Amino acid sequence: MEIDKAIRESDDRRLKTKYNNAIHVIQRALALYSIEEVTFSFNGGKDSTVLLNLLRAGYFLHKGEQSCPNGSLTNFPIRTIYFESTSAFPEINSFTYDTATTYGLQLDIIRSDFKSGLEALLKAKPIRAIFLGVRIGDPTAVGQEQFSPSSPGWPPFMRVNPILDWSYRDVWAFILTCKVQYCSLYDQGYTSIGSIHDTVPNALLCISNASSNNEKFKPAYMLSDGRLERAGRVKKISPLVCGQPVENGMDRVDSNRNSILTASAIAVGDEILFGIVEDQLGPSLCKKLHSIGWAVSQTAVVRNDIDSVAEEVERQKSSNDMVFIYGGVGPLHSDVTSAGVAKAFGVRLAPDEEFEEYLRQLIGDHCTGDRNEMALLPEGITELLHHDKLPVPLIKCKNVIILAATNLAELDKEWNCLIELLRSTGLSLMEPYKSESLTTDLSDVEAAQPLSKLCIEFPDLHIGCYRKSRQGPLVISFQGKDQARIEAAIESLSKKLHPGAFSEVI
Ligand SMILES: Cc1cc2nc3c(=O)[nH]c(=O)nc-3n(C[C@H](O)[C@H](O)[C@H](O)COP(=O)(O)O)c2cc1C
Ligand SMILES: Nc1ncnc2c1ncn2[C@@H]1O[C@H](COP(=O)(O)OP(=O)(O)OP(=O)(O)O)[C@@H](O)[C@H]1O
Ligand SMILES: [Mg+2]
Repeated sequence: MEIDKAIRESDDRRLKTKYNNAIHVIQRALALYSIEEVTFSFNGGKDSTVLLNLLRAGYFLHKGEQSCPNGSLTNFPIRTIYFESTSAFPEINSFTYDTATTYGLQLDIIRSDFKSGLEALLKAKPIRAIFLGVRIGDPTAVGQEQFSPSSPGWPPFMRVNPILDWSYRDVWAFILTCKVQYCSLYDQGYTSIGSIHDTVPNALLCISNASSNNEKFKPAYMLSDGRLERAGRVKKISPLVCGQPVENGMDRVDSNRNSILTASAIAVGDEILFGIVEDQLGPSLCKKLHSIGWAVSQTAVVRNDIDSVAEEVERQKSSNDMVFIYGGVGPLHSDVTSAGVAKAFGVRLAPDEEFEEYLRQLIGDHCTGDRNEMALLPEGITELLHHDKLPVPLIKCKNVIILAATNLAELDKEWNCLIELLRSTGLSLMEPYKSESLTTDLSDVEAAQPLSKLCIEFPDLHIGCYRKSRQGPLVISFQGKDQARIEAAIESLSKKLHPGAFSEVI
């Protein structure tokens, strides 16, 4: 069988893994359901073209060579459905019809919407499972597995997604390796095809031609960065850097310029708890947050353990506008931060094609395509915050930001990028906190009463006291957003006690 042969002869290890996994899913489905009970949802797009050829190979391998003399498969026995729409590209329509002829597909054309079309189909035929070319990263893939029952409200059937974990690169590697025919639109710069109303060629493939007005495009397989597959789809643009608007956190900053926003920081690290290393990022993060006017409600250190991370994140995300978490980020056994964040939000970890592409550009092409080697991030809640100065984007899951920094220099860099990203969205940051400190040789007993009165007089300030040693001077610190109020508080305290009782800490 030509597809199976082409893959076996290829030396692309990753493609072989992806192929074998997809064939396994197809074979399990063909073992579970009879051929009359399955159908293939084909629309002429690249993903469904890949799936068609995988199904041809999978059916061939399932049946064994006896039923397909000469190793060829002329008639494809899996019923195929196509939802034809008046807004489909004519090239898509003709490719779909031509492909049906080439491969002997029994094509059922459905001209109603997906749901009612499927309802009618399931009434008329004994169909129990439908093969789809859905891939993770497709907006509709969230929450889906390779076998996913149809959603509530939809007629009951099993959605079978053999190429769920394939990336854009994998799709083209398969098409080119197996020399499969595909719709001509992909040679004209289209990289993902919806309807004529929402799809244009991908501008990233445009070959600029200054001498004429004729725009030309490179073929879809030339798009080296699979993250940009949908750049040719007309998008509903969110005004924020953060993609989907969230109800809390930095998105609210502007309207809350004078209100208090709180953040917390979680360090993940057994070595901090063992006392082997000292957490330096927490204190630095606190200073940085105060410098943009955020109050820090808590810092915590947790073990490298999914449940410990999840419990802490769950607690802090609901009581803070933003939570910063660092440590435990990467592919090692102890790197559980993403899994903990996913658990705190009740979602699973799923391969993130966009993040994988960043990692690939960073570490090269060495991954074999096994699921566990892919960049796994909390599904459906992750936004990647890109900045040119960062090799990989910052990860934001609702109001939790996962920092990859492992030292102060890296934290400075990530922080500066984060602030720039926020500024570029037109959001101003909060009024920063100002801080003044005094020292006094007064005893605690002498200082206690005037300080209590001062706190009542200046409820808008944070007035704190600490000692560096029992015998040494008492340090009194003032934090607030209004410098004049801090100065008024210092003056008021001086009046309450004899002049010269205090000296300012510079
Ligand atoms: C065969 C088939 C089965 C589908 N099953 C479901 C389903 O179970 N649940 C669901 O929400 N959408 C289902 N859909 C709809 C798709 O998830 C998705 O909404 C559609 O492909 C997006 O097309 P659009 O971009 O034109 O809206 C199904 C679509 C097809 C073709
Ligand atoms: N009109 C349709 N008729 C039949 N199946 C469809 C239709 N639209 C979508 N599907 C199914 O949903 C899958 C996902 O659609 P999607 O648009 O993401 O992929 P594609 O069309 O195959 O490729 P591309 O991403 O390049 O458009 C398809 O592979 C196909 O199985
Ligand atoms: Mg499509």
